[in-house]
Amino acid sequence: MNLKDYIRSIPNYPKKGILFRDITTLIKDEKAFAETINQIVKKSKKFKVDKIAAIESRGFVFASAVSYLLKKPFIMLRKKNKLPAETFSVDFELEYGTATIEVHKDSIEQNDSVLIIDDLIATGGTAEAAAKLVEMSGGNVSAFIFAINLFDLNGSDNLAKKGYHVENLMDFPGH
Ligand SMILES: O=P(O)(O)OC[C@H]1O[C@H](OP(=O)(O)OP(=O)(O)O)[C@H](O)[C@@H]1O
Ligand SMILES: Nc1ncnc2[nH]cnc12
Repeated sequence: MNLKDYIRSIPNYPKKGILFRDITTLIKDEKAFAETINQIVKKSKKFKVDKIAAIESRGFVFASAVSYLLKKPFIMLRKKNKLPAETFSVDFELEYGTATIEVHKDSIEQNDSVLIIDDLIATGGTAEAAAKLVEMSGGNVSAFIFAINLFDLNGSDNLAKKGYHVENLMDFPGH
C-alpha cells in the first residue's frame, strides 16, 4: 500500500500559494490509517520512549493511537488557553500565521524521553516550539516522527541539523 495515494492535495488553501496536504482522505480509509499507525510504531522502536507528546489537533489523531499501542503516556501540547492548569508556553511562526502552544507543567518529569508525533512538518516552527515545551519541562526529545514531510520547506532537515532524530513516512513538496 502506498500511503501517499491517500493524501489529497488542495491548492491555495488556506491561503494563495499554499498547497494543502489533506490527511482526512487517509484516515477515512481504515486500512491506510492502520498502516500509517503501524509504520509510526515501527519507526518508534529505534528510540527510548517514556512518553508521547503530540501537537493539537491533527497530531492527536495519529499520536493517541500510537500511544495506545506502545502503552505509553500521552501528553497533549495544546493551542493557547485550552489547558486548565498551570502551563509552559511557547510562541512560534507558522507557514500561514503565528501561534502559541502550551503544555501542563506537571505533564513531563525531569529526564523523561519524549517522542513527539505530528501529522505533518512544514517550516518546522511548530515542531521546534514542541521541543522547547518538552525541554522547558525538563524532558529530552527522543525523536520526532511525522506522517508527512513537506521537504522543500526544510523543517525536517533543520531539526536534524540541530541534532534531533527525525523520521518521516511520506515526502511531498509544499508548493
Ligand atoms: O512545520 P510548521 O510550518 O510549523 O507546520 C506544521 C503544523 O501545521 C499544521 O497544524 P495547524 O497549525 O494547521 O493545526 P491543526 O493540526 O489544528 O490543523 C500541522 O498539523 C503541523 O502541526
Ligand atoms: N501545506 C500544508 N498542508 C497541510 N498542513 C499544513 N500545515 C502547514 N503547512 C501545511
